[in-house]
Amino acid sequence: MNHSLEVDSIILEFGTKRVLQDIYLKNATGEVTGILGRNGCGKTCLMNIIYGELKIIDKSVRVDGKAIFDGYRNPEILKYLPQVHFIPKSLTLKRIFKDFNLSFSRFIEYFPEFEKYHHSKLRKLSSGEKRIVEIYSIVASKTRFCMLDEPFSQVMPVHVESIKSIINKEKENKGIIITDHLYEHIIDVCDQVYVIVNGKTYLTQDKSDLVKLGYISKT
Ligand SMILES: Nc1ncnc2c1ncn2[C@@H]1O[C@H](COP(=O)(O)OP(=O)(O)OP(=O)(O)O)[C@@H](O)[C@H]1O
Repeated sequence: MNHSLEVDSIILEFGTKRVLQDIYLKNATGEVTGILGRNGCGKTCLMNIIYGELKIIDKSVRVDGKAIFDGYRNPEILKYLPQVHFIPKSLTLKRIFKDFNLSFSRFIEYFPEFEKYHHSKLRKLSSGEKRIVEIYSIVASKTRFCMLDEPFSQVMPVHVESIKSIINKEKENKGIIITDHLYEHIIDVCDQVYVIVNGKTYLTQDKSDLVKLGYISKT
């Protein structure tokens, strides 16, 4: 079954500083939606607002037209990969895959070098390796939508390509919202890309819009 996620009517202020004010974002099953924007423009805040962890008065987040307020309480609807590590390091990979109801052997098809870690605790892995386990646990587990905050940045190029393959496969069953400053990969993997400038979202048509909107200097 196909689902849609729509976000608008958001006003985010910190003191006298207005960060977000004219946001519109749409995502649906089968689509990858990218959010780009300069450092500090509000991409992470927007994801936290959609997830419901950053509480604000003015917001409208709708799944299939119905408002959701606390996405984080509904993992069957929405999952979120934050920028920081979030899985307890004391857990083994075996336990993590069990908890997320994921097949370790499918994971190994993408990342064969992780086979040796099946019974290891997460703390034994490098930071980038931990990140791969966390990315996979969010993108591949069952949910209608997932949001990924900088999944490519800490990961080596070969693994970035594997993550993009996983995203392309997983979008068959869910909608995916993603942000990362490795924008070429975002353009490559996304069906539509929004840029946030001065608190407003702009839906882009091609790379030249990223120049016009001041995110990159040349195409
Ligand atoms: N708790 C807070 N208190 C005050 N200001 C905050 C708080 N959280 C975020 N901000 C400000 O809100 C703005 C948006 O931050 P956010 O982290 O969403 O940016 P971003 O687009 O994700 O940036 P980057 O690309 O650097 O990750 C920034 O100016 C930041 O300083």
